[in-house]
Amino acid sequence: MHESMARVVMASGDHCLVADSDGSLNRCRPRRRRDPRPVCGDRVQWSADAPDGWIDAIEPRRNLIERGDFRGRPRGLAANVDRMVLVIAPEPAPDALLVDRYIVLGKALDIPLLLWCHKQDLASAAGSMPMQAIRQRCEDMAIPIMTGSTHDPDALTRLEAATGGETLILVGQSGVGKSSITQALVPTASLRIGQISASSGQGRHTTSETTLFDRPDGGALIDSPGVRTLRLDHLNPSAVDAAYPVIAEATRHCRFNDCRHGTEPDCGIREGIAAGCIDPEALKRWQRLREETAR
Ligand SMILES: Nc1nc2c(ncn2[C@@H]2O[C@H](COP(=O)(O)OP(=O)(O)OP(=O)(O)O)[C@@H](O)[C@H]2O)c(=O)[nH]1
Ligand SMILES: [Zn+2]
Repeated sequence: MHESMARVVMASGDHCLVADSDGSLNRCRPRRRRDPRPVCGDRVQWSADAPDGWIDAIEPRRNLIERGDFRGRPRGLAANVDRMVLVIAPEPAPDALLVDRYIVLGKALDIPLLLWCHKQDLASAAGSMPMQAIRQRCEDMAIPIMTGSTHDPDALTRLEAATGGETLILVGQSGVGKSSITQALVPTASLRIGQISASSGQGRHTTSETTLFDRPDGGALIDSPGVRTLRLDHLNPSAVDAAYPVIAEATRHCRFNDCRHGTEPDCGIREGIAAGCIDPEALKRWQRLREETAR
């Protein structure tokens, strides 16, 4: 039996598509029912068979991005990612909590983030309060920020240069422009989507799955569908704290270890709010994510 190495370009339910070194696609399934499910970006050993090939082994992952579904159960999204590109745009208006969820996820997995502010042609809206607040949030976290649009080739070239050779994952709300960015950075993306749909036998449905494309510069780009829920129940509260350093530090100044930051005396959080160094909206998001991860 011939066994070879390949990269998973799409995983869906019971099957996945792997790309050989020459780019050809093969539909495969895990060999045994209880085998771990491959995810987009995995490197695997597989053997050809009909109608589907078999995944024999998944190479050790450098990282695994999981997101919690609506019940909080973690679902593998992508593996072996070098950078998470968080895409926001004036439209649809950014969701600060969702942005924070991605920041927590990136920090927890130690995957560098980049904030890409898209649709700059809608310029007047680009300076809107929600956009500004998120830019500030990322600046405070030392997350690099870049701006651009699908109609600005120079900006896209800058993104390409800043991330050369890396495996990127584009994440963000539905409609912010992730697929448009993919088309711009990977000129063969449409062709590839056609091949993927044909090979998976799922027709158009496939385009709604997380998909990996090879970039012309040797890196790769993973386009993930926009999500409404990105629960973080599978992470620890300390992962949340890492994304809110000022708030986490302030809690160390509370007199009581179990301070609820309400009416307790000597509360570091209330002092931080009074001093203007804690944003009450950010505090609400921190509390919400702490609760989610504390269960
Ligand atoms: N004004 C403007 N519109 C853009 C730009 N880039 C993309 N769009 C439009 O935004 C809409 C959504 O773009 P997509 O690329 O499909 O967004 P997406 O993030 O992939 O959305 P999902 O696949 O649902 O997650 C489309 O109508 C695009 O034409 C841009 O730079 N400027
Ligand atoms: Zn307190």
